Amino acid sequence: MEAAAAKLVIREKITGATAAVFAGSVEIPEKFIRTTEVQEAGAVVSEDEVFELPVVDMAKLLDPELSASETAKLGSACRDWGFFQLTHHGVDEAAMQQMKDSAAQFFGLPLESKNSVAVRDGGFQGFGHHVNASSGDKIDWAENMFLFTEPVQDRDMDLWPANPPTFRHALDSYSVEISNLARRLLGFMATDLGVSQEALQGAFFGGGDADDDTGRQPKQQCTAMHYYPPCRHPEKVLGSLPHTDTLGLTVLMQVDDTPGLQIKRGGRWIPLRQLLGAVVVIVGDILDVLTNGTYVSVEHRVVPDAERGRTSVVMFHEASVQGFVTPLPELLTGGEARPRYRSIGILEYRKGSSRALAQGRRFVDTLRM
Ligand SMILES: O=C(O)CCC(=O)C(=O)O
Ligand SMILES: [Fe+2]
Repeated sequence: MEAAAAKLVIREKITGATAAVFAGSVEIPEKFIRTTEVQEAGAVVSEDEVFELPVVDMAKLLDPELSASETAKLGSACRDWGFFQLTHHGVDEAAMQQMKDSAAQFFGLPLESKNSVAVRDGGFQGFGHHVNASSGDKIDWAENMFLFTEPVQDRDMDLWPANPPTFRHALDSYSVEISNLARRLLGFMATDLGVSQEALQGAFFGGGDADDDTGRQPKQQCTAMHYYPPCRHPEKVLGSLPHTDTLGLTVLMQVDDTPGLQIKRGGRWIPLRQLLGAVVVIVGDILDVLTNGTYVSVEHRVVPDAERGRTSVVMFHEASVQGFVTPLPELLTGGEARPRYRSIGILEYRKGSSRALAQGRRFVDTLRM
């Protein structure tokens, strides 16, 4: 029983049989079929229905004349939607392109090559796929690669692909670029929230010690790369189950222009088309807690495309205050004194949130007061 309970989130090695299914079998095996979940989760808004999806422009955030109004726009996106697309983000173009190329080339390799960095038994990092034990061991229609990128001492270099040869350098450079972007964005979020930049940035960046909220290294950055193969029956499978991101701040880059990511709003799914050159910024559960519920983490999922594969590179940033997931103390003084979430130690949070995710629940809901 104990062992079964612990076995909730599983990543598994991708077998030749699964690779053959992804490569275009007409019949979809039962273990991939999610028809009920797809239907029960709500209607998809048609692409031609007009929606004002939030777009924030970093060039405006940095322009002294436009910064205040653009910061307000960023704030309302985080409060009302839980995500936005960011244009003119300033991420080094060469680093971005090398990361896109390396990810696409990696997923394009034969299975045996990819399996040289396969997830180990009971492990989390490496190449594999998600198996959801709580829904009868169903498998997501996706291949994914998970790697801890920060702090540097947490990197498991044995699982960083040596092929394509650009991969390691690309991930290392892109990781630094996205850390810098995250820090900059958090500065504008702090302004919008009326808290000090040190408080919000310090929750995400530290000196490597959980109690040291002053350094420049991200406390934890985890990178996911996903490849969603095309599926002839996209209504029957899911590339990623509906979820909110359990860490603090997510920066998502799409490698191609295949649709697939959908955001939940008002009980319906809104397909998101990434703007050319933009990145998608998503509020995660920990940022929801830090802001005492002012910013909302948003539910999203991925539906594969019938004709084209889709590849994405996603970086998640963890945050804590003196080792606790808790509303920022600055927000609890003065007017809004009532905490909406109880505090929890970061290790307990990690355990609880991954277990809840595997059961299709949101752990943060259990922290609400
Ligand atoms: O691939 C995507 O666009 C979304 C992936 C995602 O939601 C995640 O990795 O948490
Ligand atoms: Fe996500």
